[in-house]
Amino acid sequence: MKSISLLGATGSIGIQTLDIVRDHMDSFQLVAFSAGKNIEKTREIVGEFKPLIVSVQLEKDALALQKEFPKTAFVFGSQGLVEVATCPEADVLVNAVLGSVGLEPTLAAIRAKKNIAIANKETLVTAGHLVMAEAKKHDVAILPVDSEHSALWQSMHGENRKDISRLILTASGGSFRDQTREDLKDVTVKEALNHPNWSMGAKITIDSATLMNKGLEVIEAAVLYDVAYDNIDVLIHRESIIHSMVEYHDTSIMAQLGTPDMRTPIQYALSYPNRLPRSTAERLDLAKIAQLHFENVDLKRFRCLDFAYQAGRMGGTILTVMNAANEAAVGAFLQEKIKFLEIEDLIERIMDKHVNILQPDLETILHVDKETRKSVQSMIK
Ligand SMILES: NC(=O)C1=CN([C@@H]2O[C@H](COP(=O)(O)OP(=O)(O)OC[C@H]3O[C@@H](n4cnc5c(N)ncnc54)[C@H](OP(=O)(O)O)[C@@H]3O)[C@@H](O)[C@H]2O)C=CC1
Ligand SMILES: CC(=O)[C@@H](O)[C@H](O)COP(=O)(O)O
Ligand SMILES: [Mn+2]
Repeated sequence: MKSISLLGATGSIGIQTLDIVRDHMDSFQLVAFSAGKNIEKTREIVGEFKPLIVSVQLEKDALALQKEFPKTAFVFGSQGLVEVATCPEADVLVNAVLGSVGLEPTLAAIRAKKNIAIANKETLVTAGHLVMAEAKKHDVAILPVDSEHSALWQSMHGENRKDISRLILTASGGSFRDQTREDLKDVTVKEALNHPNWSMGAKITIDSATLMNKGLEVIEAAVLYDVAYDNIDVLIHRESIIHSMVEYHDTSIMAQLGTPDMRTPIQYALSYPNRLPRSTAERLDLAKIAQLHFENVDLKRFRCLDFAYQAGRMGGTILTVMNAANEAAVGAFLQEKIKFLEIEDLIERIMDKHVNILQPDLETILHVDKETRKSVQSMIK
């Protein structure tokens, strides 16, 4: 039996993680979780899984829930995330919280010797060097949940990492893949949230439309697998059936395929090195799909991917700046305060004026993250 603490239980990945726990009650149990402001969903999860400890974003919600559920301990805020992440009864932390708020609980969980199943890519982008160094020091595993990184990982099993020549990340192209930049001037939030293949949270769906999601994933891959940026390619693949590929020096390419369903990589991160059945999942029927399509990415059309390669190659606080500017700009777009193309304009302006600091420590990263968000807000108003 594996005991799980889960950050971001009320979100898209969180809810699908709970589906996996429910499907395999003999293998997994939920002992702790965090939510943000969705208190209705929090109530449902507490009622069903009866965890030991739960964190919510606001103190008033924690106090109200504590009265309703006296057997569970309720905590709140950023310290609450740390308490859930380090719950002594948990073996593994599934980090499915949104954004760089996931960084400090991840580091705390590593220090508490928890293995980390990580969906929260912003944490690896903003401070990948700190997370990987801490994981090495405490001998804990960082298990990929993101579909591409799970595919890369599975395509490396049994291979010698020194034989890798290239990682090939596939990208659906997002909601506007068939539109020109001219077409993007007045697109709405509703249109941007209409992803062709995946049902996901709002922020990552917008990132997918700008291809910042793929940019974050290129950095995530470089961090997780220590591959140089020149050897990480992105390939548009409309169907999202091949989740990513690894090319070896002998020109062989290993790939992982499946229907677009995040529960499969979530489950694999939890069951590794074993594989459990997925009785409710749709099987891949390649004859029915018949054709798979591939095309190269135009970095002038998808400028956010270009920013991510630039930031990744530079390293240092520019990664934090790019990530925080993107989080703030996407938030503003979702609130209809800026237009879609302004997301990349804001990120570019903020990155251009940043004076980069290499090998930043945690304090520097947290400071730069905060200042960047303030700068974005001042540019919007
Ligand atoms: N969705 C997907 O298919 C995939 C997602 N990912 C990554 O996984 C992560 C989560 O994505 P997704 O599930 O789509 O996101 P969602 O927006 O659906 O869920 C985010 C979760 O984080 C919580 N949350 C948000 N902000 C805070 C905060 N400040 N403090 C505490 N909790 C907070 C939300 O709580 P509440 O709703 O209660 O307010 C919710 O539980 C992201 O990093 C994303 O890039 C990676 C691969 C695929
Ligand atoms: C499901 C998942 O892992 C997402 O990160 C997905 O990759 C988004 O799709 P695209 O970024 O390829 O549009
Ligand atoms: Mn992904």
